[in-house]
Amino acid sequence: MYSTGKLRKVAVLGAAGGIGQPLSLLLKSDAKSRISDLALYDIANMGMAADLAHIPTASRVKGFSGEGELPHALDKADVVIIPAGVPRKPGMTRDDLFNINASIVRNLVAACAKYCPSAHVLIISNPVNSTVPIAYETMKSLGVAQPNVFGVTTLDIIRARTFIAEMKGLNPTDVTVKVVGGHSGPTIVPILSTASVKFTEEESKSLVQRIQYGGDEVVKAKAGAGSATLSMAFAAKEFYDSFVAVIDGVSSVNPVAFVKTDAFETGYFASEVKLGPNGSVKSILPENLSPYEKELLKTALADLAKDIRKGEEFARSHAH
Ligand SMILES: NC(=O)c1ccc[n+]([C@@H]2O[C@H](COP(=O)([O-])OP(=O)(O)OC[C@H]3O[C@@H](n4cnc5c(N)ncnc54)[C@H](O)[C@@H]3O)[C@@H](O)[C@H]2O)c1
Ligand SMILES: O=C(O)C[C@H](O)C(=O)O
Repeated sequence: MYSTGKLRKVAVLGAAGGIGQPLSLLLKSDAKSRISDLALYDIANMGMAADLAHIPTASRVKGFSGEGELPHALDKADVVIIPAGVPRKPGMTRDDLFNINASIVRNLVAACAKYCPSAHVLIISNPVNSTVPIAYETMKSLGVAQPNVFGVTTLDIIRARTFIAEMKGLNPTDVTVKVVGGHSGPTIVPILSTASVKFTEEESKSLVQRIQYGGDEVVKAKAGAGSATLSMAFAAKEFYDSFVAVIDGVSSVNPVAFVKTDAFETGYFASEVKLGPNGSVKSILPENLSPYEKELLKTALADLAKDIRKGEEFARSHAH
């Protein structure tokens, strides 16, 4: 992490949860993270804020509990990170979380539209393929001309790096690879041709399967106690760092996020994003795909379209 650039207020909504706690720890403990204020919000008890506040880094930590305190948590926030919502249990799909998490995300982003309309809003809550359209459309309906909404899909990339390294006996920190599309099963499209190593057809198929269903490995292992939290917190911090580094002009490495884009007929897509002036976001599409990757992409787009429409329709029918 670099040590120049703007000081920011960061709000974490759902901070007392499985992801929220380690993510808050990572944000607080990084002395170079350029965070002036860390506002930690949850509907649950926020005693963890007092705990984190004893860590000797410069950022001020404050806990906010219950809806009445949400406006204070969001006031003057530059970045809002949202891991609020229920996680999966074995046998569930991410879409099974829609009924509960859609309303949670809609209400939280509606508050963002009111109290910090120009903040960058990073959505972790599942199903990301639907919660991001819900967030974007809700903010738009509340008069935010250009909602800065980014779905965090970094976990798929860090898994791909880890699984490739495991297969090929490499150090995962040396592995880079693109993963595009969305964030559930077949909508996750690993572009293995962008990795620094080559794979047989059989290796590619097994890696793609493992990356697409990596979340299920953790849900199964936790046996009803939730889904990925620690690797997700790591992924969110990695995304946050790369994202603010670009905004501050100290990095030209485009972060990958699931965003509103005209580049695909689905209207939303996860790929590298180029962040332009005045909050504009341009998706950079993967090029030179292999026939297998083209096939994966085609399947992904069909599934994505359904998840996205579902989110958009929810936002429209529940407009504030
Ligand atoms: N994008 C990804 O790659 C990714 C990865 C892992 C998990 N997730 C998703 O992240 C979400 C959270 O997972 P978790 O393991 O942290 O769950 P968790 O149940 O441990 O924590 C969720 C927290 O959200 C809080 N919460 C619920 N409703 C709220 C509201 N209206 N306002 C504020 N806070 C509220 C809860 O009190 C709880 O503290 C789930 O939807 C999960 O599927 C996404
Ligand atoms: O699998 C889940 O439900 C959580 C998350 O989306 C993941 O990929 O680990």
